[in-house]
Amino acid sequence: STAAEKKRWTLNDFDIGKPLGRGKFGHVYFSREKKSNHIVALKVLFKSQLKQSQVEHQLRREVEIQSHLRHPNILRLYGYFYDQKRVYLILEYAAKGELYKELQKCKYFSERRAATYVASLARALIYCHGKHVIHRDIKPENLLVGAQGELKIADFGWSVHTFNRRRTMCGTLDYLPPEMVESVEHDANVDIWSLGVLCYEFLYGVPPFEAKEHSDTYRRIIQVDLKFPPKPIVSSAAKDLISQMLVKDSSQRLPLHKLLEHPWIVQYADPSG
Ligand SMILES: O=C(O)Cn1ncc2ncnc(NCCc3cnc(NC(=O)Nc4cccc(Cl)c4)s3)c21
Repeated sequence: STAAEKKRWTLNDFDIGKPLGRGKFGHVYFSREKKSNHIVALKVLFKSQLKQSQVEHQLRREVEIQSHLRHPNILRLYGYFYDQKRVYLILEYAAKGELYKELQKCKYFSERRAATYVASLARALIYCHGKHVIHRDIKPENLLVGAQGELKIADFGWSVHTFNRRRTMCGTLDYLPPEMVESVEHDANVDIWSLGVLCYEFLYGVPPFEAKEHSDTYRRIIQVDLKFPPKPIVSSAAKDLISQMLVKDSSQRLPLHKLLEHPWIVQYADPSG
């Protein structure tokens, strides 16, 4: 690990700039480390809220997991520090912000853009799974965009080392695969399901199992009630890929390395990523 991990940081080491966003547990600020002039995003979390929501162990696990991850499509967590009331996460700054805002703005993405994002995410997940880390919370809200338009997976607050698989329910319903909705044992294949849900949402602008009531979303997920709307027009190659990822039996889902060889990815994804 680099010097950044070892140093004892304090708030005085940073110039704090504009707020970038408001999360449930606190705000994120555009910031600059004074000595190096390095731009970072500083996430400020209130200890009181962490304690109240009993997520301290999750936060510790995230910092531990993230300190070992180095990948162009994974947002870096350089380090953390705390004071009396707050915990501060020192994060890589993603200059183009949150992907879901971009998705809301243009409703849905072109096949080229969707395939390029899906390929980047698959490479990042292959890297994570290679280190026995599953993210478990892949959704547009946890995806950020770097200065060159590259995708960054953020917020490993729900990730785990697969040695100690958890049964805790986590994240929004839309992205949960059947085995997590039925809260049975789950493995790295949960991220393949979520990537399939994400690919569908990139192309259609809505997640595949969306429903008014939670109970309806549950049922649609467990039954894999997958339908492709007539509009927008989407290639059959894309539908084929999504259908191979949204499979109830997690062992039958298309493995991530096979995804990178799928005709839709080969045809549409930008090799630059
Ligand atoms: O600020 C925005 O809304 C958008 N934005 N725009 C640009 C930008 N550049 C970098 N980061 C941003 N946001 C922070 C992304 C995160 C990364 N890692 C996290 N981890 C976490 O929150 N963990 C955590 C919290 C509370 C409890 C527990 Cl258990 C775990 S949040 C940015």
